[in-house]
Amino acid sequence: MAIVKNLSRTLSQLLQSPSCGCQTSLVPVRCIGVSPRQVTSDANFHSVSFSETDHPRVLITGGLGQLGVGLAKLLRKRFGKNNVILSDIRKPPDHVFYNGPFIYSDILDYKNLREIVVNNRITWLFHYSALLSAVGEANVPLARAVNITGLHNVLDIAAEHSLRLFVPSTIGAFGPTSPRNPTPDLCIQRPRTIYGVSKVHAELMGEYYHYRYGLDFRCLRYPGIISADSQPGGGTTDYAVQIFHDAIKNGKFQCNLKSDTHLPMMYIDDCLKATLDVMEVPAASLSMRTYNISAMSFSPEELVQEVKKHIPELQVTYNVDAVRQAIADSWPMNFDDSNARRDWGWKHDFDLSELVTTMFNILGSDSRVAHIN
Ligand SMILES: NC(=O)c1ccc[n+]([C@@H]2O[C@H](COP(=O)([O-])OP(=O)(O)OC[C@H]3O[C@@H](n4cnc5c(N)ncnc54)[C@H](O)[C@@H]3O)[C@@H](O)[C@H]2O)c1
Ligand SMILES: C[C@@H](O)[C@H](N)C(=O)O
Repeated sequence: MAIVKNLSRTLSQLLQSPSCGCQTSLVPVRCIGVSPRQVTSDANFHSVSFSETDHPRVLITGGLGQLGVGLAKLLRKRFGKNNVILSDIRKPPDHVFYNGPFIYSDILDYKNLREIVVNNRITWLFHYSALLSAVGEANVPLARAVNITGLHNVLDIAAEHSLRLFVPSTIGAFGPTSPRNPTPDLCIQRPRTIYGVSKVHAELMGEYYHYRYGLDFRCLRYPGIISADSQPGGGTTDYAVQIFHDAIKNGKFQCNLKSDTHLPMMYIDDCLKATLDVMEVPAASLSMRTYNISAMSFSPEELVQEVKKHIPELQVTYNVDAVRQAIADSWPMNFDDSNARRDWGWKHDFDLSELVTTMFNILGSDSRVAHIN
């Protein structure tokens, strides 16, 4: 009975206090003990307070997708190879497996994830596992499980073990009733995909855990990311990655969006730089916990023009996919990222022409010539 009274007194004090991180950090989650899977003694034993002079111990979930391998490379350069663990449910290719620690981790397996965090004394977690927009619509139950239930596991473990947690959100967290040109950080968010709904949920849950339990949650809304690291993973913006592979392979590209569909896009190096920057910035500089970041906006026809500067013989046809087109038509055309630029100095380096040149440099224009001839 006394415990219940204490708990309700703590709760009412908490709910009356202003909603800023500094107030709630005085009442960390392990003291109030109401996190669903909290085991007090365990949490005290394993809680790691990250000292700024130490390197963080990093875990990346869903690390074998388009973005995770590049992130691991960047973080290993900065924090040391063995301080960054990549994880996924898929088998890693040789070049990933032999390049640093890799571990199997299914984010739906709460106990396994917790064991990995505890045994490896993880202090920072980058949560990349997800089903993207187009594949999410093709399998809503799986997308709901991975993107929502998986996130709950990650949030609880991060709160229990005092991790700094990064969760990427997306332009897909906005919908047809959001302002589209430009889209500010704070506005109506009524997405019409399970992917978008799950990402709004992630933003809100992360911010709630921050204010409620003092979780150091940090989130960036990424535009469509263009990367040469791996094959596209089922997103609506993936045409802008596929075009490079197809142009190099056979000089032909079939686009699944209308030629004039404008979407915010970014080269992967800018995306990863922003991700590391926002994780390193002192908490006092963050006036918000979820920020838009932006670099450029282009349509398929604008990208094709730029690609043709490198492969003039490229043949392009349009075969619009109704699901992807409806998604794209409900997303921002331009992103307003002025808060990120003001608060922590975000600045992109790559524009469209640099992005295209860099993609061809990496994917190799020589193999293109060999193929076409
Ligand atoms: N790529 C983009 O353009 C883009 C844009 C905005 C936001 N994001 C976000 O960035 C993150 C990474 O994106 P990406 O493009 O690398 O995605 P991706 O689809 O290429 O990779 C996602 C990874 O998650 C893994 N995964 C699926 N189910 C899992 C489970 N149960 N447990 C563990 N891992 C699981 C998959 O095996 C895959 O390797 C995602 O959260 C995505 O929403 C990406
Ligand atoms: C935009 C982003 O979240 C992802 N590339 C998708 O299209 O689903």
